[in-house]
Amino acid sequence: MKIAVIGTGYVGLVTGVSLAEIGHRVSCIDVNEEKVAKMQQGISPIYEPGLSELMTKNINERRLSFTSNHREGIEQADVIYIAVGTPEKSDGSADLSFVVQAAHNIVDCINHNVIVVIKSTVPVGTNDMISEIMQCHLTSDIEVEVVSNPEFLKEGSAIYDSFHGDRIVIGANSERAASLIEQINQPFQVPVFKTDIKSAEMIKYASNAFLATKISFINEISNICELLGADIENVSNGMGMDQRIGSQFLKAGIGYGGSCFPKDTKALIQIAGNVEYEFELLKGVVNVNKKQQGILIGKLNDCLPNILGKKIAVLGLAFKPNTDDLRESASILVTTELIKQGAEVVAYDPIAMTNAKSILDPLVQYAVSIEEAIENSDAALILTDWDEFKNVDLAVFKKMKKPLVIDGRNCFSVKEMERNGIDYYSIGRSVPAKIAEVASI
Ligand SMILES: NC(=O)C1=CN([C@@H]2O[C@H](COP(=O)(O)OP(=O)(O)OC[C@H]3O[C@@H](n4cnc5c(N)ncnc54)[C@H](O)[C@@H]3O)[C@@H](O)[C@H]2O)C=CC1
Ligand SMILES: O=C(O)[C@H]1O[C@H](OP(=O)(O)OP(=O)(O)OC[C@H]2O[C@@H](n3ccc(=O)[nH]c3=O)[C@H](O)[C@@H]2O)[C@H](O)[C@@H](O)[C@@H]1O
Repeated sequence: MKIAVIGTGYVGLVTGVSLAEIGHRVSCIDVNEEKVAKMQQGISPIYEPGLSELMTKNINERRLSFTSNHREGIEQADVIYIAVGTPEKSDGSADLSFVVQAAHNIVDCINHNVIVVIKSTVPVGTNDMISEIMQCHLTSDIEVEVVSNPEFLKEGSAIYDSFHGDRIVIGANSERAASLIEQINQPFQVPVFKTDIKSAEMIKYASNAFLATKISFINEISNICELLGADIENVSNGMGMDQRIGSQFLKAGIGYGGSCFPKDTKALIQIAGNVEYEFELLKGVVNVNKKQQGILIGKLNDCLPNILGKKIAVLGLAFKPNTDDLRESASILVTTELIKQGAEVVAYDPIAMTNAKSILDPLVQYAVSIEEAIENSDAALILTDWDEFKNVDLAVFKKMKKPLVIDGRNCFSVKEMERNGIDYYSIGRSVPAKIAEVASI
């Protein structure tokens, strides 16, 4: 099958590469010419395990190509995927301008019947709206059918997720279109769930909102655990053994970040609001997350009430491990607050520092290793659970002025840290001595 993919962010690129890998001829289109030039040489614009290798392989085997010319990419395609961004607008709703623009790009270039697949996460009703826009601009002899096919991949394991997903959701108005998209995806051997278009659109938002709810729920439980002296790791493990609850997304920490949970939860609140439904639970989830992202600053201030001029090491900047993505990462809030309080901030991340330099406060300094970041520092804050941090030789913390580690991702065992003489505070596990003192006054 000849497929065009419009937009080569995470979703467009991974979709294009994966479809090529299962044998389709894929042309990926992006308006960003610089990015296209890189991808044509097999260079991935994003860090994603396994992606560059698959790109190069499929380019060499002539199944995958890149262009910034819509006509060139779309002209021959039987199926066109739209995978452009749907960022958050200032009121929290989804900005659909890129999706609408992509629809115009399609009508400007096609002169044959096509199926348009919307991969982007879009509010309920958007597929119908895009279908209408295209029908309005096309002559009556050309038929376009729009199919909703939301994406569920996770950054950091995107390629794995494409080939081992839990389900592929296909929302269509006709069995013919649904079957064609099912057939395209058949080599992935992932279970397919076919439904109507609006339900498919809602499945995407509801899934992200539910996962975000699990995270905010466990984070609130972790805060209560701290006050009561229970251990959140034991609590999560014990809860997760109940198959009705499930063990995933019960890891307490400094809240969820990334390009999707923050924006999609807020968009769903708006989607509900548009039909005059107040989504109270989800509003709580968003508020809890906002507070949780700042929790390490509170812990640091409890230990070191005045950080003016103190060297604070920040370990981990990406919103999760195995990605260089900083979108909505807690590192943005944490480093901004540290700088505001007058600290000297030295950050280290195995992969995300190049991106960080254009996003974080210019006063943030960057180290080339954990050792360099923590040397002579007054405190180290851990924001991302990279394996490199989890596997570090604990002796490294002796390089600090006095080992003080505040861990937002529970990377270490409390006992092990104690045995190594490290003053260690984490999430939902230990009652920080200073807080306990205050509570008992
Ligand atoms: N990032 C992720 O892990 C996931 C994202 N999604 C959803 O997928 C959609 C895409 O997300 P990302 O890949 O992160 O987007 P992104 O914003 O990182 O990338 C979008 C790309 O589309 C290009 N573009 C915009 N308009 C274009 C046009 N008219 N023609 C050609 N190229 C155009 C941009 O230059 C950019 O390279 C969003 O709706 C997002 O919510 C869904 C699942 C996972
Ligand atoms: O729509 C999307 O874009 C994607 O959003 C998430 O994927 P992603 O944001 O890449 O990463 P996650 O692994 O879900 O992590 C999101 C955030 O939640 C945090 N998290 C995750 C799990 C957990 O137990 N605890 C926790 O704090 C992570 O640290 C991270 O900051 C969903 O997991 C994907 O299914 C979805 O396709």
